[in-house]
Amino acid sequence: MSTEKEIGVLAKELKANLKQFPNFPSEGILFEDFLPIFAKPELFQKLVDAFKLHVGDAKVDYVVGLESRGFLFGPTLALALNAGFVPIRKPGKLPGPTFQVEFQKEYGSDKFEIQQDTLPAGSKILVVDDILATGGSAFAAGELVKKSGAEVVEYLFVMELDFLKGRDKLGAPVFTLLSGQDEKFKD
Ligand SMILES: O=P(O)(O)OC[C@H]1O[C@H](OP(=O)(O)OP(=O)(O)O)[C@H](O)[C@@H]1O
Ligand SMILES: Nc1ncnc2[nH]cnc12
Ligand SMILES: [Mg+2]
Repeated sequence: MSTEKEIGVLAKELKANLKQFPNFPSEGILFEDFLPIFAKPELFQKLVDAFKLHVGDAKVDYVVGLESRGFLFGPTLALALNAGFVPIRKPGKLPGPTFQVEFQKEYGSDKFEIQQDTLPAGSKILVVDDILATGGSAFAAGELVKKSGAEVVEYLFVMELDFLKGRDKLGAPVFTLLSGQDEKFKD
């Protein structure tokens, strides 16, 4: 079986385990909940296996995960890839000197921080998160990686809200494991 087919088989099973919540956290949002994947070890393993298959032999020094939901699988994927894990957190959570970037999201604005001197200059980074919506969070993460002097080789997401065209904001390749919402939710 080709790698793409193998990933496709894993993705189909994972997709069947997502849950949708209309109008959460606010009116007009169809919330995609991927937490059921983590409740079953065999599904969590498949999630990590699928991303690992996609990454293949690419050189990766660090997986950078976005608080909060990028923390649910980022460290596990990093370990599977024999890479380090570095968190990007909401403001005021990380000790020592940090870089900070403000950004807009699908529902509101926010800030992200990374600790300075954690990503060596020139290191190869995978940025991971659960969902690519407007791309505001991922774009900010890319800016923080850049400020650190490192390089985003790829952005990895579990799902994408295609209609928001977040991937157009990002200056590196984007991989989404599961197909997402291709049009805006209407009741
Ligand atoms: O592409 P964007 O428009 O930036 O939106 C995507 C982000 O929004 C959600 O995070 P959120 O900060 O809402 O919550 P979390 O702390 O549960 O991850 C989601 O987990 C992504 O990180
Ligand atoms: N529709 C959505 N579902 C889950 N998480 C999200 N983050 C931003 N938009 C989202
Ligand atoms: Mg998030």
